[in-house]
Amino acid sequence: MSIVLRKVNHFYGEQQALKNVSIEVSENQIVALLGPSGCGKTTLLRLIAGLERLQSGELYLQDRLVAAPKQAIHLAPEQRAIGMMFQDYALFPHMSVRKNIEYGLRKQQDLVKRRNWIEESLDNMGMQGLLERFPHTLSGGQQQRVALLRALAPEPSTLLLDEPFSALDEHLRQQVREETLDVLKKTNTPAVMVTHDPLEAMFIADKIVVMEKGEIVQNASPQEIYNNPKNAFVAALFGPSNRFEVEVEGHKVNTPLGAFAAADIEDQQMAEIIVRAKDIVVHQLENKDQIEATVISVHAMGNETHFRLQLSNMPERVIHARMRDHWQASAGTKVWLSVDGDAAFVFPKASL
Ligand SMILES: Nc1ncnc2c1ncn2[C@@H]1O[C@H](COP(=O)(O)OP(=O)(O)OP(=O)(O)O)[C@@H](O)[C@H]1O
Repeated sequence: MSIVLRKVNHFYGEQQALKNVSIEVSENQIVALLGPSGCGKTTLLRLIAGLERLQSGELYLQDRLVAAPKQAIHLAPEQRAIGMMFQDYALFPHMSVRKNIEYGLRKQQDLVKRRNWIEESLDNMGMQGLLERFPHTLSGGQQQRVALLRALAPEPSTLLLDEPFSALDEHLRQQVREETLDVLKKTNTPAVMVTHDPLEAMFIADKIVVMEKGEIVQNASPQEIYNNPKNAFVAALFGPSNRFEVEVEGHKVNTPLGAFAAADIEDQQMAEIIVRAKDIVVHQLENKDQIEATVISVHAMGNETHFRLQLSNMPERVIHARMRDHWQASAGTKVWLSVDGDAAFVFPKASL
């Protein structure tokens, strides 16, 4: 195992930032920590790096116990063979690209090996010719690539990445994300990456750890998390969705978008229901068996059309629907909606 973290609680003063968190990262695995701002992602990363002291539990890196407060063990960050890359990339501004990467290679005594590594890596990323440039003369994407190489140069046993692409625009993000993924896989470097972007997590990770309020909500493959979310929070992560709260009756929930099974929930209990926008089908032809709605607005999203709709049976709520087809409809147009009986995710309402 590359990382094993067991039963970690972490407090900042009175405030608990992590609650009984355990994770495992195996060799060659890329794990994404996904969750909203303040849920404890960075704290978890800093604990693994040794920048923050473990207050409880234990941490193994490469099967070696590196932190365990009960046994008074705390290895310093530089003794953990961990590489780090944070969102502001923090290249040294007064050093050239070569010097910046060489800094990561400072323990490599063989100068020829050092030079070859740098030149080969830059070549692989299509950045030949940038060796003597200074960081401020590089684009954001180029700086990010240099930071990645600097972090990987010492061949760390694991790489920690904290929102590494968040400063880049969408196009560059995708490109640098792909390159990073390729480099990690090619060098067999396991990694833990913090992100608050569910699609980024799906794209890059073998396993996603979803966190909410300091706790792990779900820890599974991207496909499993998407298809079998553990609760309403996870179900609503991936794209726009509609949420309802209703009481269970006869092991069913009756929502404005139709009735759905609630087999595992007791009658009279409150349930949370998530219907993803992409699971609502919008029809132009009147159909009395379907749900009547009025178009508030239509948004062309490239290969999809996003609808904001008002249901005749619940006019106070805006409903979101997404269709693959191209649609043009003006505000006020009547439409009819259908939703598959198994398209809804139904959960017992979380008690506070
Ligand atoms: N040094 C600190 N002192 C006090 N509280 C802190 C400290 N660092 C973090 N916190 C608090 O701990 C909680 C978790 O913070 P953390 O930075 O780990 O969250 P995060 O999920 O990484 O958030 P973001 O996505 O905004 O970076 C937050 O409520 C934060 O305010």
